[in-house]
Amino acid sequence: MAIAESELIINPNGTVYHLNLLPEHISDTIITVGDPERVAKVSRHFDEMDVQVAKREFVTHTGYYRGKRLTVISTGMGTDNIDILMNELDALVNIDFQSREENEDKITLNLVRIGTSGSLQNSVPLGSHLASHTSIGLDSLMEFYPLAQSEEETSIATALQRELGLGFRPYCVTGSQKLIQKIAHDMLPGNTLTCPGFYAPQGRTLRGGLRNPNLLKTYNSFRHNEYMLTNFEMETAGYYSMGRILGHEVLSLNAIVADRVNHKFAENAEQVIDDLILKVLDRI
Ligand SMILES: O=P(O)(O)O[C@H]1O[C@H](CO)[C@@H](O)[C@H]1O
Ligand SMILES: O=c1cc[nH]c(=O)[nH]1
Repeated sequence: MAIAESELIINPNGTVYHLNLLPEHISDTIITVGDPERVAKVSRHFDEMDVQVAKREFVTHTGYYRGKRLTVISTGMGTDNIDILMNELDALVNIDFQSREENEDKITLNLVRIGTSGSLQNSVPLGSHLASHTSIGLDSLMEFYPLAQSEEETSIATALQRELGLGFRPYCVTGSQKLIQKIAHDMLPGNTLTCPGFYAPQGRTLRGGLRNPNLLKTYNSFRHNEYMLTNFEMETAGYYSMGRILGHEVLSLNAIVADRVNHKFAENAEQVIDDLILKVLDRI
């Protein structure tokens, strides 16, 4: 059945609503970053560039790196933007924009996020590169999607709900094993908490206060069998859950720039990110 024009919104020039892209504008191998200015920090290594598009926080560059066609795209901050990004990227490859019907043969995208993140454990030092093997979302995005979770994932999420005294159950999802093996085999393995904010949800207070003054301590000490939280940021669980729902491979990589146990921020944050960008480009 054709998808209505109010659901899949196509701009007058044929591009998808927010990303402002045509299907031929993207590769099926995509690097994503939060900061729009980080896009050029990836694409400056390309040998050739054939697409440069910007709308709102979504800046897209597509080109060639050592003969491989790659797309790099920024998302801004938060899982609400990941809802838009993943749906519109999926539409570009799996929906026919003329008939507005799903394509019979589906394309699986390979997505690698290069983000910044704060450490929750002494075992995750400033400057490290951490691969999210799983992610737990404290945001409400998955209250609205039929996300399938394993018994183990549900049991971890239920334990964290109890520990934090939340009125809803967080969601827990794993990343792509295939991409972990290809790109992150030598990076620190971690379990990344995705928070619906940078300040109070990450236990930071400037003048707004905290409803739970023990939040950071609870994140640090949470255990469920062998499972512990290693770091936090604001998007990974959105990626992993939308990837599972839509059938795409997703890996989130974290440049650790803040140490919340010892209250430090990396002096060389840009270098840590640049090193991670080069590692990903070489392996993707
Ligand atoms: O560096 P990026 O990719 O933006 O990621 C992290 O940094 C932002 C907060 O400073 C949030 O988006 C968080 O997830
Ligand atoms: O502490 C941090 C650092 C980067 N990004 C976050 O979301 N939190």
